[in-house]
Amino acid sequence: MTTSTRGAVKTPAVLVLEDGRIFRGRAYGAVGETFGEAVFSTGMTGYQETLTDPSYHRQVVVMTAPHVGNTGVNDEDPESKKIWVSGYVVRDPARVPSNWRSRRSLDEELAKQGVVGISGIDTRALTRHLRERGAMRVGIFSGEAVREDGALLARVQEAPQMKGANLSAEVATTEPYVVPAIGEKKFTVAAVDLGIKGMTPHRMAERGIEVHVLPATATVEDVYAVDPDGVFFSNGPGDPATADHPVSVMRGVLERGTPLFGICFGNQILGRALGFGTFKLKYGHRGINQPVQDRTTGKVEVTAHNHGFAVDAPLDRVSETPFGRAEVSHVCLNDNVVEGLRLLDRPAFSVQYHPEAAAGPHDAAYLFDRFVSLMEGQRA
Ligand SMILES: NC(=O)CC[C@H](N)C(=O)O
Repeated sequence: MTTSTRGAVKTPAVLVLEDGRIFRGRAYGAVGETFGEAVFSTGMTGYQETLTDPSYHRQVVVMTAPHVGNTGVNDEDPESKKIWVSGYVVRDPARVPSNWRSRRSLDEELAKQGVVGISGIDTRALTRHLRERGAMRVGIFSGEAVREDGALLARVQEAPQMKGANLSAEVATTEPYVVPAIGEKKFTVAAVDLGIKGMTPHRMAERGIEVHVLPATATVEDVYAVDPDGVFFSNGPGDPATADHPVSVMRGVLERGTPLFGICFGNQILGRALGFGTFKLKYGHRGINQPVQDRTTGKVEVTAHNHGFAVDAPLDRVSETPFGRAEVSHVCLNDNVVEGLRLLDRPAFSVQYHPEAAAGPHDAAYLFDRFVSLMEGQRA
């Protein structure tokens, strides 16, 4: 991820996919070179939240929305302290950002944070390619880096794969911290940070929860040292098949029967803790308008997604697990991918998508209320 100065408008850039397909455009953000897994996001809005979601670590995000950066960059919307995407691909960047909250342009912000991007390429063609061939490794090269043209493909093919990547420790907090309850404090939650987004503890704080955010390396003892009413496992980057430590911590929580909630990576960890497998999706779900059905109520909600892996659990029956009966509670109506799990004999559930909705619709906010109900139920 080398960087130099801000990309001048006409600096040439090239995007090289691991299967040899090439797109030529202009530097956007920092000039230099970068590698990652090429994935596409269909969100029309919310680019700041996307860029700062730690789950995008080591991914090069292609925006299907043709105009990006129109509302500039503000100081309120980031979901973490920095931009995590390893590269950014847009069709047509805003020439003049305009919004009352905007402090600077997206181009400037990407450059300031050393994020190499490319603009002026046919993002529809690139998205169709990824949809047909699957997510794959990619490199973006601009400025001096373009010159070694012939050698670029080999370098992309040497970059690390997302499958098998263990990344939570690279993005999670190293020190515990507390997000105080807003208003009266009703509950304490231990939240294991595997790459948490800022909105998640905020959604809990709004419901009177004091959230103790713990590093990804937290042990069962660390979790119980905060005397939690509930335990939460966050979203995060990488392959859930590598997340052995959080899986064992979650098993410790399930054994004790403490109310448990997981989001995204947290759902995959619950899947594994119950004995289900996980697998890599062809191109994943990323965007803010994915239809999901809550099978307990039959209702369909429009939801925010960012996942490249999924849980392999049966949709048509209740499963017997070491922690009692479990079922698939939510399913994606586009492709029948498992989007949620629920235990029937213990107070534990999780979803594969993003009820904290940053960015995205608020249809799934009720899941935070379900977590609160589980904690209330445990007290009664
Ligand atoms: N947002 C997330 O938590 C993503 C989980 C996991 N890294 C995946 O891609 O499926």
